[in-house]
Amino acid sequence: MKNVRNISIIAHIDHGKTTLSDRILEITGAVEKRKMREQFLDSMDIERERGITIKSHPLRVFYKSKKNGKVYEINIVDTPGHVDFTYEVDRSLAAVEGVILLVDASQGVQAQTVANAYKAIEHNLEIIPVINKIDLPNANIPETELEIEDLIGISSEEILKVSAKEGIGVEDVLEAIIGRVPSPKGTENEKLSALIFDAKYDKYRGVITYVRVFNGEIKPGDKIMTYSNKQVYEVVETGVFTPDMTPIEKLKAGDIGYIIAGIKEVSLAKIGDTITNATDPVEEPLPGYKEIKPMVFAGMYPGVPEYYEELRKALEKLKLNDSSLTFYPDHSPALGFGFRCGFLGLLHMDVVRERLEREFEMTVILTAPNVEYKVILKNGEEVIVNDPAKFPDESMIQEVYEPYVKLSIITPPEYLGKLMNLVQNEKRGIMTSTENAGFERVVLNFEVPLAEIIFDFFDKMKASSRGYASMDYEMIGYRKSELVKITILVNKEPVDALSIIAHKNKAYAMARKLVDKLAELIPQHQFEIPVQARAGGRIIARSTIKALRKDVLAKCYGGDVTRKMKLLQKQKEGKKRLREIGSVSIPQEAFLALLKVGEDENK
Ligand SMILES: Nc1nc2c(ncn2[C@@H]2O[C@H](COP(=O)(O)OP(=O)(O)OP(=O)(O)O)[C@@H](O)[C@H]2O)c(=O)[nH]1
Repeated sequence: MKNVRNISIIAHIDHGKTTLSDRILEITGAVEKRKMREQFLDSMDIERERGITIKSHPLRVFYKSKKNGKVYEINIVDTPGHVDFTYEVDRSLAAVEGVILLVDASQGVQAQTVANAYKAIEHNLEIIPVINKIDLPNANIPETELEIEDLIGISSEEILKVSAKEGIGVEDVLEAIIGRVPSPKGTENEKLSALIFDAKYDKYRGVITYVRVFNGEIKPGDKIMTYSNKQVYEVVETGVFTPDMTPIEKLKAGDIGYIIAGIKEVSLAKIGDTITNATDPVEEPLPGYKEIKPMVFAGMYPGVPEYYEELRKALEKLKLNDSSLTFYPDHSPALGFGFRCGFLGLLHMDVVRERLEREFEMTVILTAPNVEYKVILKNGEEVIVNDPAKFPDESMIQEVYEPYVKLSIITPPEYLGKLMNLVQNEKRGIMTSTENAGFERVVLNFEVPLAEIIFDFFDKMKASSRGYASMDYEMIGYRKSELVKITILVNKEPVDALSIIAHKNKAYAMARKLVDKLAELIPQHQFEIPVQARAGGRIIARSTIKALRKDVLAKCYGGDVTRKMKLLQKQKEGKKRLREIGSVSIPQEAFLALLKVGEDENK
C-alpha cells in the first residue's frame, strides 16, 4: 500500500479541476488525447452544457516517479463544484488522504476555495496548493501566492504553478502528490469498512456504489451490509476506474473503486454510509454520516391532469439515480393532483425540471420554491411546514422558526458597502465578522435566513460587485422569526398554489409586487378581475385586471365557418396551458410570479 496515493482536487468553480484531471490522464497514458472528451466525461448532458460537476468521476492512474523510479497508483476523486452539493464534497474528502487546492491565477482565492480549504483542514488532509492558468495574460501569480499563504499558512516555495490547459508543470503536481501525501493506513486483516462517497444508477446493472475501502477487503460473492439501514447484498462485481469501469478481483484496504451488488436504487446506497461484511460487521460505522435533507421545496404539477401517472413514474425513475430528490403526492385545489418535491437547492430543482423535459418529455408546472418552517402552535404542538398553502392560520400560531445559514462572501474591498447593504438591508442578514484574506480581499460573514438567498441572491451579489464577489453558505439551524402567510385571491377566490410566506416587514412590498405582476400575467377576461393579497385576515394589496371589450368571434362576423372553427380550436388549445380557477384562466407562468418579481428587481 506504500505505493498508493488517494487525493481529491478542490477548487472554486471554473478554476480548472476537470482540465487538470484530463491532463493527468493524458500524461499517465490512461487515455489517448483524442478519445479523452467522450471517454472521461461520460456524464449527463446538463453537466457538460452548464460546465458544472454534479457527479464524481473518480480516476485511477499509474505514474512512474522521476525521483525514485517507482510506480505509484494514484486515485483521484472529483468533487462537485456547486454549493447545492457541498455534502458530497465532504464525503469525497473523507475518502482521501490529501488534496490539490487549485486556484485560478487570474481570479485568486474565491469563496469556495476558502470553504473547501477549511473542509480539507477539518479532515486533516495534506494540502498541495497549486496555482493554475499561469499562461493567461492577466495571471497574477504573486498576489495569488500571498492569498494562498494567508489562507492556509503555507510558504510560497511549496505552492506549485501550472497551466493545466498547456500541460505546464503537471508532472510536478504528480511528484508532489507522491512526495507529500501520506499513503493510506488501514489493513486487509481487519473487518471490512468501506465508505460510500457516491453512487450511480445503471439501467442494466442496478446501483454502482463508489467506495473507499478503509479496512479489510471485498470481492464478488461476499455478503455485504449497508450500515445505516442494515440491508444485505451479495457482491457481483468489484472494480476500479481507469477511467472506464474495469473489473478487478478484489478491492482492499486503501483502494478506491466501485461495487455492484444488486442494489435497486441509489437511495439505498446512501452517500456517507459504511459498507461492512454482513456476517462479520464492524461495531462502529465510519464517522460523519448524515442523512441528506432537502432544503428547498416546490409543488410540481403535470400541465394536464391525465399526465399525473406519467409524472409519478418519471419522478420515480429520476429518484433511482438521485437520492437527494424527495417527493410525495399532493393535491392543490388550484392545480389538481401533483407532488410536493424537495431539492438540495435551486440548481438541483432546475436540473430535475430539465431532466424531466429532456429525458421524459414532460413539461411541468412548478410553484415558487420555499424553505421548510417550524411552527409552534398555541396548543404546544410543533408542525413542520414546507408548503405555504398549508401554513397554519395566524390565530393558531405561537411562534415560527425558519432555517438560517452562515453566508461567507469574499470581495475586493471597494464593493464592501454595497454588499453589506444588500445582505443587511434587503436580505435580513446580520454581519457576524469580517476578515482580511490576503491581498485586497475581504471575507464578510453573515447569518441570513435561507429563504432570502434561494431566489435571486447570487445574481444580486454579482451585480453589486461587478461579478467579483463569490459566496458559500452552510446551514446553521432554525431561528425564531416574524413571518406571515400571504394568500392571493383571484376574483375573490383564494388560489392556494400562489400563497407565500414573507417576513412581516417585507409583507406589504412583496404583496404589492406580486399582485401587480399577476395582473400583468393573467390575461384579460370578459369581466373585471380583482387580484388581491391577504395577510392576517386583511387585504393588504390589490390590483385590477380590466374587462376585455371585444369578443374574439366578433372579428369573424360574416367570415366563413372554417375560419371561425379554426379560431375556436386554437383557443381551446391555448386553454390547455391555462388553469381554470373559478371562472378565471391563469397561465402557468403566473405560478412562478414570485420568482419573476425577483428577476425584475435585478434589471
Ligand atoms: N488559459 C487557461 N485556461 C484554463 C486552464 N485550465 C482550465 N482552463 C479553462 O478554464 C475553464 C474551466 O475549466 P474546468 O476544468 O472546466 O473547470 P472546473 O474547475 O472543472 O469547473 P467545475 O467542474 O464547474 O468546478 C475552461 O474553459 C478551461 O478551458 C489553464 O491552465 N489555462
